[in-house]
Amino acid sequence: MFLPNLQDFKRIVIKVGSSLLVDSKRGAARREWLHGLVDDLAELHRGGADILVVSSGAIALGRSVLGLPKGALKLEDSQAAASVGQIALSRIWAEAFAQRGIIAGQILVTWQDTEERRHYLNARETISRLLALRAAPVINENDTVATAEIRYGDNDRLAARVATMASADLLILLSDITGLFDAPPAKNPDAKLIPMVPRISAEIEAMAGGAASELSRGGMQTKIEAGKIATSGGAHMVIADGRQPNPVGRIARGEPCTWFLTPSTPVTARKKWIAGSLAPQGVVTIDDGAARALASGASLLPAGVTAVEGDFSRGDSVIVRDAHGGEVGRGLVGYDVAMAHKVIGRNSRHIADELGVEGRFEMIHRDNLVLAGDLTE
Ligand SMILES: Nc1ncnc2c1ncn2[C@@H]1O[C@H](COP(=O)(O)OP(=O)(O)O)[C@@H](O)[C@H]1O
Ligand SMILES: N[C@@H](CCC(=O)OP(=O)(O)O)C(=O)O
Repeated sequence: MFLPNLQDFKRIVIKVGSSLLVDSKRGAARREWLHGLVDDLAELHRGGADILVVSSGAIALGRSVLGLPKGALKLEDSQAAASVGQIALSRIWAEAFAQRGIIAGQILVTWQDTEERRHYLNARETISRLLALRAAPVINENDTVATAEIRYGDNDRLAARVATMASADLLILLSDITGLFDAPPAKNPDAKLIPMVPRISAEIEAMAGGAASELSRGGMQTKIEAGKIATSGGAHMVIADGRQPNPVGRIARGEPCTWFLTPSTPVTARKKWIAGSLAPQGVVTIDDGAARALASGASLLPAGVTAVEGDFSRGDSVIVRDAHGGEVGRGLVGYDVAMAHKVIGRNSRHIADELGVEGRFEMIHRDNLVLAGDLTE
């Protein structure tokens, strides 16, 4: 049986579905259960792993507080419910983590924050800073401002995007079901659990149905979509039954669940994405000192840049060339072209004085840079 050691993962995203967090009869959060889960997460955190939670439940909690009717909600009602429910949700998580000595930080994201590159860089940097400070980000979709056309709606795909954005190596989807069955189990009592999916094929996709619980959004279909995003981004994914106490401990002990395997690692997947999937929008030329610094693993600072060309925005992909025109690598640029022209050749102190702010001044952060030859090593 495939049983990876959870202690081997360095950065883990745990998605908690609405149907788990909220007791549909009472319309209230299952606090005791959540504390058991946070015990598991605190243990992984003590072992050195970074922990990120993607928590659903704002709408389900808020709708009962506001006394909204059962069934599908109008957009403005779900926005109002999310607004009320999110306050309670973040408080429950923050308290549970604090009792175990971990600081939680709330991040509410919209679809644009994960899909548009300029926003993506901001969200990624905030997550990375929180993790460096050993805090646990608790993330949800910002449903109060998300509109019907451009939103995730379900949190499975959001959690997968968070996992790739944060370069996580494991995504755990806790749900109200043991894992993926070969047919929707609500209608097929003989359906069998699939313990491992080495690759998401059309046959696997055809097994997934929608949600059976009225609190949930995606069902198994969005979990399979999440699996595609996570595994192509270098993270393994596991769908497991969260209904029992200490659900992550149960995965570690090898209780039945479904593993989706990635052929890659987060670093390789990200490098491929930067180097291969994005069309470069400009060229950044650097001096010899900067070329040496990049080769030894540093970020590219504006001081080592001699020229910029093209019409790029912050977050776009650019080609980095040395003084002789050779391609050094590619990366996601930290400035719009107009600002890049102003800061090139300057050291960070000058930039801070000129802009009047302390902050992130890299032209290209090393996490967003792929050197020529990196992918063939
Ligand atoms: N092939 C399948 N295997 C397992 N569950 C399935 C399948 N097809 C549909 N489902 C449904 O998906 C549900 C889990 O998704 P969902 O209700 O969205 O939960 P969550 O709120 O945890 O995201 C299960 O309870 C089940 O009814
Ligand atoms: N962002 C929404 C979550 C939507 C939702 O229920 O998603 P899911 O748990 O994937 O079925 C909320 O907090 O209510």
